[in-house]
Amino acid sequence: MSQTSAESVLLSDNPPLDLRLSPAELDAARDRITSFIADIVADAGADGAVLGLSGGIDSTLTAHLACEALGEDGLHGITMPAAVNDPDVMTDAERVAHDLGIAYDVVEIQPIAEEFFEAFSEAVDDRTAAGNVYVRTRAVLNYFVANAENRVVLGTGNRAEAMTGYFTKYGDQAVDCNPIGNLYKQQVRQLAAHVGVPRDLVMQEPTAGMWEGQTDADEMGLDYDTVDAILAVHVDGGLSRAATIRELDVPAEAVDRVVELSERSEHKRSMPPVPER
Ligand SMILES: Nc1ncnc2c1ncn2[C@@H]1O[C@H](COP(=O)(O)OP(=O)(O)OC[C@H]2O[C@@H]([n+]3cccc(C(=O)O)c3)[C@H](O)[C@@H]2O)[C@@H](O)[C@H]1O
Ligand SMILES: Nc1ncnc2c1ncn2[C@@H]1O[C@H](COP(=O)(O)OP(=O)(O)OP(=O)(O)O)[C@@H](O)[C@H]1O
Ligand SMILES: [Mg+2]
Repeated sequence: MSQTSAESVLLSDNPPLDLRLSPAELDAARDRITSFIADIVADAGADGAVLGLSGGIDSTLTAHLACEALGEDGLHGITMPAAVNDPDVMTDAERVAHDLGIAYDVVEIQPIAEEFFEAFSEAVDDRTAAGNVYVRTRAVLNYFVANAENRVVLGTGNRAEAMTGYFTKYGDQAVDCNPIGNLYKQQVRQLAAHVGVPRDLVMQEPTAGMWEGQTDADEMGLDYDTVDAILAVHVDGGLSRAATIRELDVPAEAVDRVVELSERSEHKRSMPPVPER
């Protein structure tokens, strides 16, 4: 796949801001992230890493880079389907493991989740609460394997998710490091194409897979190109609200929504607070 053709499909028709990296920057990011993963594993005295494989682009890119860093024997993938997951996406997850040549397991987590649902049956109708049970169950299983095989748990969080709090506290965020944590979503797609991830995986709709039909864009009320742009320019970049609206030509409500998501999720990015001594 040539890089130019991969890049040409990476953005929506008219993104508020083109955050794509240059070829040299992509190579540098790839080197930085693979060294980071190798260092984390070495510093922990671990024998490798484990990660959840969802078929989505964040875990697929992280798996590719981890494989580069650690070799195929260094990575153990776990695909953990629940009843709400699209079977085709779970097949994609297995395809990623197979193409990389890593060891992987498929663990059906619906029976595990059902035990939780039975314990608090009145909570099951809250789809976020129930979906978070799936997410946190995966974290328990990741650490089960990490403990038993002396591995670290690789997170797959990117900058857009981290800053908007679009993750489950002590769920998909319960990890030992986040190798792609400095990349906006647009750049995740771009780097994935750059390292050779098949285009159908690069371009698929992001979903947390917590309930049927869920998509990140529907739930956040914004597409990632818009979230990325507002984060880069306003929340991370420090440009004023008014200048951001002017520069990006986005509605004021979009800027306010991203700021709200970021502020409301501050507690997810810090250690649990304790009172002053
Ligand atoms: N101010 C505060 N200070 C300290 N703690 C506070 C707090 N506000 C809430 N909390 C705690 O946080 C809890 C709520 O946070 P949490 O449990 O995370 O739950 P919540 O943020 O409500 O839900 C998780 C969100 O992340 C999304 N997600 C999850 C997993 C993966 C992905 C993906 O992109 O694939 C997305 C999911 O779709 C949903 O929108 C509360 O129940 C409470 O325990
Ligand atoms: N069914 C699953 N099996 C194994 N791991 C999963 C599953 N669903 C989610 N995960 C883990 O949780 C992480 C967070 O999910 P998230 O949806 O943000 O990322 P993704 O699926 O890799 O990418 P995308 O944003 O494109 O959906 C995944 O990267 C993966 O590590
Ligand atoms: Mg996903």
